[in-house]
Amino acid sequence: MSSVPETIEINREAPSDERKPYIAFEHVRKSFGDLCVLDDVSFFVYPGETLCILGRSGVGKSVSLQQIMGFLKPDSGKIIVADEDICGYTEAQMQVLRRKVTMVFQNGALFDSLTVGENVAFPLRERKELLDDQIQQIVSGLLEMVGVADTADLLPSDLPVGMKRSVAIARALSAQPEAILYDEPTTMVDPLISHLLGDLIQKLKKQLKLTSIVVTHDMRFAERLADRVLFLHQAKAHFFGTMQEMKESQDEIIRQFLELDALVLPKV
Ligand SMILES: Nc1ncnc2c1ncn2[C@@H]1O[C@H](COP(=O)(O)OP(=O)(O)OP(=O)(O)O)[C@@H](O)[C@H]1O
Repeated sequence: MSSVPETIEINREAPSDERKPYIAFEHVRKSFGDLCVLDDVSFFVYPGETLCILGRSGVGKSVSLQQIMGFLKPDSGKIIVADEDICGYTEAQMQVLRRKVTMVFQNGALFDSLTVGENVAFPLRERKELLDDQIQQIVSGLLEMVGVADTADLLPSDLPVGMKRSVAIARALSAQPEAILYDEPTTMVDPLISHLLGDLIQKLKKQLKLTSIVVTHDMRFAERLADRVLFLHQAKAHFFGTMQEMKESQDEIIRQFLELDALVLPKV
C-alpha cells in the first residue's frame, strides 16, 4: 500500500536550551478555499543564519514568506518573528515589524519613475530623521556595497535584471533590517549573476549578521548559502535540516528532487 510519506525530519522545533530562533513557524496551516497550501508546517531560523526554502512550483514557498511579512495570515498555528507571535498583529503593528524584517521581491518592486538613488533613499526619507547629505552618503555606501556604485542617477529600467536585484537589496538594507527575505533572487538571471548575488547575500550575512530566508529553485545557490534547508512537498515541511543531511537523505522524494536538479543543471 502506498501512502503519502510523513515528514522525514528531525528537530523541527528549536531546542529550548539554546539560542532563540529569530523566525519560527509552529504548526502553521494555510488554505485558500479548498486548497491546503501549508499543513502543520514547522521550522525555524536562528539569528544571523540563512534558511533556504526549496520545493517544486506552487508548493507554498512564497506564501510562507508572505505570512512572515504579515501580508497573509495563517489559518492556525503560530508565526514568531523577532521574538513575537505576529498572528494577531494589526496592520499598524506589522508596519513597525517590517522595519526589522524586509523582503526583496522577485521583480525588485522598485519605483520605475524614481532614480536608483531615490529608490534606495526612499526608506531613509520615510524615517524623517536624516539630513539630505547624510541620506546621499548612506545611499552611495549601500550602492557600493551591493556592487552597483555608479548607477545612482539611472532609472531602474536602464538596468539589467541582476543589477535591479542588487538595487532592490540595497533598498531593503537602507531600512536597516535585522532580517531579509529573498523571493527567488536568481530567477531570470544567468549563472554568473546568480553567483554574484550569492556572494552578495553571503557578504551581508557575514558583515551585517543578517538573518535571511531565501526562497529558491536553485540548488547550487542553496548549497552555497544555506545553514538549514526547508523542503516543502504536498503542503508539508517534508524535510528540515542541513544541506548535508538533505544530500545524504535516502527519502525517495528528496532523492527525486536532487536527481532531477542534477539532470537540469549538471555540475560543472
Ligand atoms: N492570495 C492567494 N489567493 C489564492 N491562492 C493563492 C494566493 N497566493 C498563493 N496562492 C496559491 O497557493 C499555492 C502556493 O503558492 P506559492 O506562490 O507560495 O507557490 P511557490 O511555492 O512560491 O511557487 P513558485 O515556485 O511557482 O513561485 C499556489 O497554488 C497559488 O496559486
